[in-house]
Amino acid sequence: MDPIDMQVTDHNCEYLGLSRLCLMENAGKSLSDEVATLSTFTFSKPVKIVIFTGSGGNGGDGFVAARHLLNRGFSVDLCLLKNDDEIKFQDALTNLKVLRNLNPRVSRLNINYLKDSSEIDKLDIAFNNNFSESIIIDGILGTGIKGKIRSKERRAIEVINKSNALKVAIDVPSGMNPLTGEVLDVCVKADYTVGFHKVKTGLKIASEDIVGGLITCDIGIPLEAELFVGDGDLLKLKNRSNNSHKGNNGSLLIIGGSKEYSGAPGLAGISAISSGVDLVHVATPESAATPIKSYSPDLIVHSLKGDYLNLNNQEEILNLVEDVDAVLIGPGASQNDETKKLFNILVHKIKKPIVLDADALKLVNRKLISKRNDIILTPHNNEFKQFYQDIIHEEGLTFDDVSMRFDNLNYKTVNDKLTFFQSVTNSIEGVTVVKGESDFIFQGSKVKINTTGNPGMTVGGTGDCLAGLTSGLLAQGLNVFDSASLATFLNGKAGDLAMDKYGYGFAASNLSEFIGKLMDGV
Ligand SMILES: NC(=O)C1=CN([C@@H]2O[C@H](COP(=O)(O)OP(=O)(O)OC[C@H]3O[C@@H](n4cnc5c(N)ncnc54)[C@H](O)[C@@H]3O)[C@@H](O)[C@H]2O)[C@H](O)CC1
Ligand SMILES: [K+]
Repeated sequence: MDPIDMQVTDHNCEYLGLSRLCLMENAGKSLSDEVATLSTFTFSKPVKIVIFTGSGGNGGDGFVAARHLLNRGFSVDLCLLKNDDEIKFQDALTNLKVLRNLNPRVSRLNINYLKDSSEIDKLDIAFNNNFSESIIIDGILGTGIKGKIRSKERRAIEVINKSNALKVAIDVPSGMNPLTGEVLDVCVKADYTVGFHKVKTGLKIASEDIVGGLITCDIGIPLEAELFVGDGDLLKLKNRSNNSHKGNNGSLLIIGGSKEYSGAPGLAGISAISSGVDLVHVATPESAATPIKSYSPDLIVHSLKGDYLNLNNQEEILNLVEDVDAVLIGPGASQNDETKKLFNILVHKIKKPIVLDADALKLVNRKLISKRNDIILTPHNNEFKQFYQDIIHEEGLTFDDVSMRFDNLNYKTVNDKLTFFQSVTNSIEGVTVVKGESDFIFQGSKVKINTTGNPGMTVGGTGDCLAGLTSGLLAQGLNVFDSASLATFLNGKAGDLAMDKYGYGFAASNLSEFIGKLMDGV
């Protein structure tokens, strides 16, 4: 599992009501169980445990383990590289404070704050004298490591490596990149690494010299925490750089609108802006251009000849595509033969990430896009059935099988439904978002479920908002699967906030006012 996915899952546990303090407790307890077992197998008599801790969650696991190991009768020396003020991870600090509160202390616990490298040098001497009958637990750095190892941490790692104690790393040996397994500078050479939930990607690649024996412990994260989209998925969005320029945070082209429909591309455009994209262009027939311009001064509207998008607009549209990062095709386009021809040529010629929504789903030929892994489709149930009708028949499925009603279904039927949908959506390499009471996001073997939203969202235009958000995130560089997943979450959550403020009378145009704040969520 990638460390970023692990962080997302941690946050999403919190969103489901499972606190990280609780996960840390489970992690520290499992670690203590493993250390006790290793101790029994490796040594003939009780040994001393020395735990090095840093300022993050990794150290927090160490504090919890200390408490459990004391209860098992071990004598524990805590070596803190950071004092209480420097520990920014609240749950870690909470667990350290529990240990500090054991005063006067009857258990065999020593808490040593290693102020500077000279204090670590003193430990070096102690370790050289008599540490073969000890276990050192490394809780200095885990998945939160960034950049070059700072000098104090570096020195501690060197001292740990020099000692002849049995070394157990928490989650990842400190110094190793948990994603790539690379070691830029120094790294704890562990005899065992005790990881949590799932093996971090880097540990599978790194040399055994560093990782030692790999033990993975379950810490009670439910399957759904990985499956459901939550505000943790916002972590995947790169932070905006302080010195970024206009356009650095993405630009989007929306191709849509017609004589009858000008609201749809407008709503999609405003939603895209609320997701943080810098520039949104709208290419639309002249009959829709003026209403869209007057709807919002934030959109750059390009007026194209005709009442409907048509083949004569092709060159102008392709020129506009050159300057953007992603393209949304479909909102408000209406259905006619000329628009159909244009859309099928565009999906063939545009080599940038594309979102297909609304009328585009009825006009574009599935076979033309089946090999593209940079495309997102956002159908509701009926559009889904129409777009995939030949596959549904080929698979011997019925429309009922792919009907997204999940009420009163048990886990078996839910799993069967997901399998049906997967077998159909697997016929394309891109992402399919099936919108409904819950939204389902499929790409190959990957599935995500979004549970935000409410019945008020059946009001016209919320689908356009979703398409705008999805393409806005795509334009900011998020991959297709993550863009689609996060957009469903944000759109539904904005609907829930709109419902709180306006009741069932909210309109699609109310959603965008909530998105900006939601994006600050983690
Ligand atoms: N679901 C789980 O797997 C759980 C894992 N837990 C543990 O939490 C850590 C991740 O915690 P986090 O606070 O994000 O990161 P770290 O502990 O690695 O510490 C970050 C900390 O370290 C400082 N730092 C970063 N880079 C450097 C550097 N190059 N040199 C020196 N110091 C550095 C930074 O300033 C931060 O303060 C995970 O590995 C698990 O062990 C939880 O217990 C919950 C469940
Ligand atoms: K570690």
